[in-house]
Amino acid sequence: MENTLQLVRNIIPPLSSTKHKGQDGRIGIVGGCQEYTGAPYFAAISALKVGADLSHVFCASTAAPVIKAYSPELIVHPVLDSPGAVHEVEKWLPRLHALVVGPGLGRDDALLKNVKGILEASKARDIPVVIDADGLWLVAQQPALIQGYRKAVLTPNHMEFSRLYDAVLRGPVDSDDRHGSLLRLSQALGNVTVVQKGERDILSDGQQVLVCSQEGSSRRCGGQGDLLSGSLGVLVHWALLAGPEKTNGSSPLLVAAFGACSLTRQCNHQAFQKHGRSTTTSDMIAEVGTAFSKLFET
Ligand SMILES: NC(=O)C1=CN([C@@H]2O[C@H](COP(=O)(O)OP(=O)(O)OC[C@H]3O[C@@H](n4cnc5c(N)ncnc54)[C@H](O)[C@@H]3O)[C@@H](O)[C@H]2O)[C@@H](O)CC1
Ligand SMILES: Nc1ncnc2c1ncn2[C@@H]1O[C@H](COP(=O)(O)OP(=O)(O)OP(=O)(O)O)[C@@H](O)[C@H]1O
Ligand SMILES: [Mg+2]
Repeated sequence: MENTLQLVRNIIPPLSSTKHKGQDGRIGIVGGCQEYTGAPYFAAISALKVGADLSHVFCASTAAPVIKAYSPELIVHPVLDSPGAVHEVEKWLPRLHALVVGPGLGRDDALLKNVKGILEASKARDIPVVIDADGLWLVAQQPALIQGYRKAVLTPNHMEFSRLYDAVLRGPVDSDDRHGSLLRLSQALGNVTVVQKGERDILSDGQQVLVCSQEGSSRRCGGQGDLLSGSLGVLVHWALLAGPEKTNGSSPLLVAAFGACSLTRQCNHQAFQKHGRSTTTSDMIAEVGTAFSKLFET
């Protein structure tokens, strides 16, 4: 654990007075619909709290005013349900370092069709993508969308992992062999990085398997996965910028994922110390700064 945490420390860019706004990360979140406005907010604000300079949310039009009202820090584009959605997002892609696709996206067919186009446009530009929540629902329907794309990281929870595994490997997960199941899924997807969240998070790029058992808590409020995927958007950008020489031969994406898992669990731990059973994801987000310092700036 400690060795991998050191690799995470190696990819974190130094704060410097000579940098301009945007250099430490411009992250896009694709998600947010009529039902779910919290999830894209959690992901986008977490990206900022970890250290990105700008956080954009591309969401359905009904979700936009709600998300804007949560926070003046976010740039919110009400485009996902418009006929020109792909073009509208594509215009921004040259200015984005990473996309997080799925938090609060929902499963509406028209929206998912647009997101498919956005994913294809992102791949064409070689932009790293973190795929979470309903983005994983889309990938389970059409695994070819990310097949072999080495700049993708998937962050399934228990259910999302089973669904994906079943879709790709055409059989149920062997629950007695989590490592083997994870390796098989990553390999079948062409070595796409997969983070299986749970009591312990297990992560693989189809070659190496890492386990993150950073102490969290027994509190499982909704939104913790959104904190993870938003943080990971920034860390993926930083890791790719740093390159494999800073990660000692390990995959930069795997190191980034380990960082995001450790951070999320540490936030959960700290928030639980203060709030116990009443802990919510907002309480965890308030801990990002101190959790980050404790883990990565020691
Ligand atoms: N405030 C918000 O707006 C939130 C919105 N959310 C959104 O809600 C949508 C659906 O997400 P879900 O995560 O519910 O996805 P699913 O609809 O696939 O459901 C996952 C299910 O798996 C179950 N599960 C999780 N871990 C498990 C485990 N270890 N063992 C057994 N069952 C387990 C959960 O209880 C849940 O019922 C997504 O768009 C997501 O982003 C969530 O992110 C939560 C917060
Ligand atoms: N049993 C557990 N013990 C400790 N930590 C856990 C446990 N289950 C999940 N976590 C942690 O909680 C975080 C989110 O994982 P979870 O499985 O809740 O995601 P999710 O279902 O996608 O969340 P969300 O509600 O945001 O969609 C991860 O960092 C994971 O390590
Ligand atoms: Mg989730």
